[in-house]
Amino acid sequence: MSVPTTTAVIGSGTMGPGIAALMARYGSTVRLNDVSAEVLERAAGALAIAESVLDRLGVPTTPGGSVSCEADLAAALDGADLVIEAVPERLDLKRAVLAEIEAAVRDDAVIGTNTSGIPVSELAADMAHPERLIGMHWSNPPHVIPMIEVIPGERTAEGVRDALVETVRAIGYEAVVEKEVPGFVENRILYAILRECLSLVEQGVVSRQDLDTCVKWGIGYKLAVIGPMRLLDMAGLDIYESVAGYLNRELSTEAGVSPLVTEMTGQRKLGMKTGGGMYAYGEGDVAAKRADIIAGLITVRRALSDTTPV
Ligand SMILES: NC(=O)C1=CN([C@@H]2O[C@H](COP(=O)(O)OP(=O)(O)OC[C@H]3O[C@@H](n4cnc5c(N)ncnc54)[C@H](O)[C@@H]3O)[C@@H](O)[C@H]2O)C=CC1
Ligand SMILES: Cc1ncc(C(=O)O)c(C(=O)O)c1O
Repeated sequence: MSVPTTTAVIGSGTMGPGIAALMARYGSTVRLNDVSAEVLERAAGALAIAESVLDRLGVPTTPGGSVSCEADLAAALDGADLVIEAVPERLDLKRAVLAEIEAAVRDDAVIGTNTSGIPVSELAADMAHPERLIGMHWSNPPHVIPMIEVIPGERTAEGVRDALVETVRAIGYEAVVEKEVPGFVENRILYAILRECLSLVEQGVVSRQDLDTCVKWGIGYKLAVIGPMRLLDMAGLDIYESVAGYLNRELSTEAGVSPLVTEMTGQRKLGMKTGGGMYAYGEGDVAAKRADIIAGLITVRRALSDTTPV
């Protein structure tokens, strides 16, 4: 399977519209489904924004692609070659949705789950055809970040893995194929960083703003260009050995969720989507900040495309 003729995207929240817009850009007929009528009504706006971002990125349009919103799951799945599940990150919900999907979908369809890190084998435990399910982990915003983790579960068919890798490459993205571990690779690394960041802010070592500045320039910029493995070579493995020898034992090993986060989620302060989180956002600030972030990501993606591969 290269670009699927028909794609069903199940769940139209933060991730669904960007995924749908990108698949359509490459010529797929996409059906975007959600249980919430209100969410599906808002999807047109999110799709239009994603399309304008794809224009700014210079992603060419393949004729024949389209996105339609479809409230009926069976109709959304009808004839789909690829199904991308993007419902909330809850094992029970995802299992129930996957059961509905596999009961309605074509026998040879590939079912990709955009779970952030629930092992695919756990999601597939009750499936009649677990060989069709595979991890397809996009990074947010999915129409901008050109890499997808591909994670076969214990029972995923090799042909399904190969077909999905082909699809990821056909939409111009890097495919990173991994063995299954909780969190996969990207979120294991991201969450190790976030745990330490939250711990430093909680201890009052640094302000939120200064922490963001330090990570942006001291870590993010550098790692974006060279990657951690080559960074070790650039710094010198002897230096890493000396520093890790005294530093690793000092780093956060917190097994639970940071109290700084649980306090805010308890007050429904969820970040940009509720207008407040680690930072406060006044009227109009969220839209301006989102536009800023997209502009920055577009600029940096262009610049990184001109650097040599890691
Ligand atoms: N938000 C992020 O940065 C990223 C999220 N993910 C993962 O992608 C998945 C979706 O995440 P978000 O888009 O952020 O979630 P979200 O909560 O923004 O959107 C999920 C959507 O699924 C819908 N939904 C719930 N039950 C459904 C059902 N039975 N059938 C159809 N639609 C249903 C909800 O109404 C909602 O609109 C999660 O597994 C998440 O962990 C992966 C990469 C990044
Ligand atoms: C905080 C956070 N958590 C999960 C993910 C994900 O990739 O699943 C992301 C992301 O940026 O994509 C994220 O920022």
